[in-house]
Amino acid sequence: MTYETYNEFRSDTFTVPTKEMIQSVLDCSVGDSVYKEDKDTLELESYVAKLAGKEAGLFCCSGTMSNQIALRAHLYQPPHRILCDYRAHVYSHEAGGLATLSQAMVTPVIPANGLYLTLDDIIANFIPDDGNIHMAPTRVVSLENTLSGLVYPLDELKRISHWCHDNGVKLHCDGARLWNAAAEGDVSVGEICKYFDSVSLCLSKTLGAPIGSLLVGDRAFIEKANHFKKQNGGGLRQQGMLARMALIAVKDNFPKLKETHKWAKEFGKWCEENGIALEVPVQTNFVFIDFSKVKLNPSVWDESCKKYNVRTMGNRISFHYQNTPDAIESLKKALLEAYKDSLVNPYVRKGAPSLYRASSSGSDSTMVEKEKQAAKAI
Ligand SMILES: Cc1ncc(COP(=O)(O)O)c(C=O)c1O
Ligand SMILES: C[C@H](O)[C@H](N)C(=O)O
Repeated sequence: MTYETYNEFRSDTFTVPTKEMIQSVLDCSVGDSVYKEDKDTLELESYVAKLAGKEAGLFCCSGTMSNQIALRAHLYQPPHRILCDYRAHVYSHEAGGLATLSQAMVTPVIPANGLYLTLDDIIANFIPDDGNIHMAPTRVVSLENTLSGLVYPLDELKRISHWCHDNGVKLHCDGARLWNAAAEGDVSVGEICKYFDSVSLCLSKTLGAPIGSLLVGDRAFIEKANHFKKQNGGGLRQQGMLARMALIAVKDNFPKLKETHKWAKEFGKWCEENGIALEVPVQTNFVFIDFSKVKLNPSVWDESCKKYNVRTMGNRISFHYQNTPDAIESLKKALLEAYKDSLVNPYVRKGAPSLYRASSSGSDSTMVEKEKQAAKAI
């Protein structure tokens, strides 16, 4: 059964493996990866670690696993704390893993510039280990690149990295879409990763592998992270088939990312030309509609998406290499129709701002119902 992704704008997590990836499985290696005996896995880990300029890599079944075991491996005995952006996936969308696996306090920081954390933001929210027994000291800073599709400025990464390392603080990067940052910035993956002690690189999103993420760092760190990976059920056995497909995704699809950024930027420009306000500038594959200004009714947005046969989720429009120009034109029609309705019937959202909350066609329509019920309840 084929699953159409040409009209999929909910997330780049919906990208599907190509026929070539699936056929490559016929020749994949086999071996128990828990004992590091699968050649394709070892090749993938070494290839990506080399790209990142790190000593070692670890194939993980998901970005959540990769992030959470990385942050745990940087920490020792509580009380301890992780500082991150208030929108960070490790804090907002990983089911509270920082509290359970790491027993960590979190300082979620709103960037003063509204775009990305600067060193000044970090210093202003940093809790030193100065013996004050009221506090949980900050041990790790976790950044995300890209975050909301925004590319982290390298000069800021450099400042943050130097300060963290001068102050004994570890620096992790949730690089689920670091590939997009590298492609957009015309820099190597290694040029970005060199500022971090660890980086989680997703393979199953913008690159289109079916499953997995690659955690990179120095060898001792990766060994420790592997320990936490096994502890949490991530010790996959015959994973060569997954590694083989992921390696194809890295090699074949990384070069395609800049084209998806072009589509997203053109779509963002079209939005602004039609009066549809955006939350942040469009720099890579995401367009965030500003729902505080664009008062789309979730049901109307959902209906117009169904009418034009496109799938969206909340206020984020996600582009990926499997989209088509026709589908993007249909997306414009769906959005324009819903936007025109909102000018006459503005929808006032209540409650916490919803990051990626579904209000779209297809399997997400139940989420629309939940959103409507929640709005009534407030
Ligand atoms: C920025 C970011 N980090 C981490 C993840 C977690 O990846 P996964 O869904 O594979 O657990 C995601 C999810 O797509 C993400 O968007
Ligand atoms: C939020 C969700 O977990 C996924 N990371 C996405 O970007 O769609």
